[in-house]
Amino acid sequence: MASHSASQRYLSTRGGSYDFSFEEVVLKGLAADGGLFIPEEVPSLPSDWASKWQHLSFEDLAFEIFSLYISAAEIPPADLKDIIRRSYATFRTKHVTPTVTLDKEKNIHLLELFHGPTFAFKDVALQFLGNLFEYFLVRRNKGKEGRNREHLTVIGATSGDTGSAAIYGLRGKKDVSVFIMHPHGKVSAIQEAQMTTVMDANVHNLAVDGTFDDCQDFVKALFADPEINKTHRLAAVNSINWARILAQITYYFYSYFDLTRQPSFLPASTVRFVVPTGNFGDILAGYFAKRMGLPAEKLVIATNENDILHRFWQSGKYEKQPVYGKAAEGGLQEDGVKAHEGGVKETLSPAMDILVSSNFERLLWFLSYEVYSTNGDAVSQRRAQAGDHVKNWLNDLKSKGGFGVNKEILDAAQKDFTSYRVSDDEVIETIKSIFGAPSSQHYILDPHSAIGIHASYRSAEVSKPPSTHHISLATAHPAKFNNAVERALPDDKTYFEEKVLPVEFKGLEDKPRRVSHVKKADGWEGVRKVVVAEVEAELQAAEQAGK
Ligand SMILES: Cc1ncc(COP(=O)(O)O)c(C=O)c1O
Ligand SMILES: N[C@@H](CCOP(=O)(O)O)C(=O)O
Repeated sequence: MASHSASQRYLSTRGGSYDFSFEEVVLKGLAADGGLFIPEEVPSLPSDWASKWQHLSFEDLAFEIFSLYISAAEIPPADLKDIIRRSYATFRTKHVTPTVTLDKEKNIHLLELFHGPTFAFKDVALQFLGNLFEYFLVRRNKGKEGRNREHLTVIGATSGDTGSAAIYGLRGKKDVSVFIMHPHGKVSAIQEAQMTTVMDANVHNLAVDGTFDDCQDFVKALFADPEINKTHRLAAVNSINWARILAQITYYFYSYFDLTRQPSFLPASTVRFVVPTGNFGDILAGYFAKRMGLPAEKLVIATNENDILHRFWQSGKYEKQPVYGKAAEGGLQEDGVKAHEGGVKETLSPAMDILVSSNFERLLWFLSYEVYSTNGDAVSQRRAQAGDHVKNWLNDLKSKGGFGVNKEILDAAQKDFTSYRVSDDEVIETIKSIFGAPSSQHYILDPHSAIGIHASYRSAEVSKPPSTHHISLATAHPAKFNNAVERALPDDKTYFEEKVLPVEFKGLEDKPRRVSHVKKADGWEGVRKVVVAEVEAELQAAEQAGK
């Protein structure tokens, strides 16, 4: 078992990089072989975790969990505590991520993750990551001046929420420039305003005439480009960055403890966590919590109509198949995998309009490690074999548009997870019915959280109350998504404005904006050009201002 002083090392899911420290993986973001970093071992919980952690504050719990992954030699405990304290001081509630009960009879609870500065769950990790970047840079730049100082060029892709949370986590920070690509016209009006009205010199918004997946592909291509990596130190804010996953583990434990304090929770009760899922980062944090020892019976994946993950859990095939676009040009390939055409559907839950879920790769590594390796193999050999399998699957995804896994891998995936697909009509119905339910006190769900609640009710038909409790993750505030919410609420034009919109959003859309436009046709090289030019201009302006 890892102790507070143990030094956790990290490896790449594609087997090409080993033995990195926490600081190295946080600053690199993506491994050189294109893989994602994972800890060599998932630490077990201390034997007395349940009694010892039960009454801790969110911040103290985060410290205990992070300390299992970050050695005291890398970040001294007092410094880690201070980073955590500053990261969550920006939240509007002292509980940071409170859990509320939505349906007592059905044991359905909501884990509210939207009390941070940008009103979405991303703040929990990105307030922390922003402070972590700053901490490492201050340490590395001690005594250095001007262009000798290490400068981070943060690159991120967003379908709306990561972008604003990253910008709020990094705005004004010394030695950091942040570039966020969003799909032009495909994020909500409030999300776009949140990102583009931030005027700090180190914040750069790029609107791309494509989809979120195009933006995410550009991020990955830039990380793989030797040219920009020679001149700029790139860093990631998407959930490819391991620190994002780590920071999200805390709320699974915190919410579990909240639940165990309720009288309806009995020693024999079981818990299912239901997670509105797109890039698979949020639910992956739940998977780590479960592997560490949190007693979660199942993790429930709730997708919108972009259902690649749901289809995988049904069939064992991970295919970008163009169900919603025009027919695939190549039809079926030899191995039965359909050629892909890139058809993501625009839904009422735009932050989850994602075709390829990048963190699924991390789960594939663990599944492969467990299923394919024989006990007699040395650990290093088993790790390498898992990396080879992942590499082959990912190559097929790239070249053929999909891949299939065998029954043992699918069984292993189904052991910990189950999945539901939720349509736009079901989203509207769910927002309406929860708003109208006498017991909910007119609770207003955002469309992503509604996907989780709809899936919770369906899951509760299989794993029933009173013995099972469902904790559904509320990933954003309803005010961010007026398009869906206004459709579901009373037909009164002022209701949204008066009852939903928080004061922080009032007038936001009228503020001046700054954004550059990038053509998808110019490819990632076009993005590189903009990044290089804007970083140079920013540094020169800072030099002239004597900063
Ligand atoms: C509001 C909201 N809900 C759910 C998700 C899906 O989370 P994940 O990508 O971690 O699966 C996102 C974005 O990713 C989001 O912004
Ligand atoms: N929904 C996300 C998409 C990016 O996901 P990430 O968790 O990998 O950053 C968003 O809002 O941008």
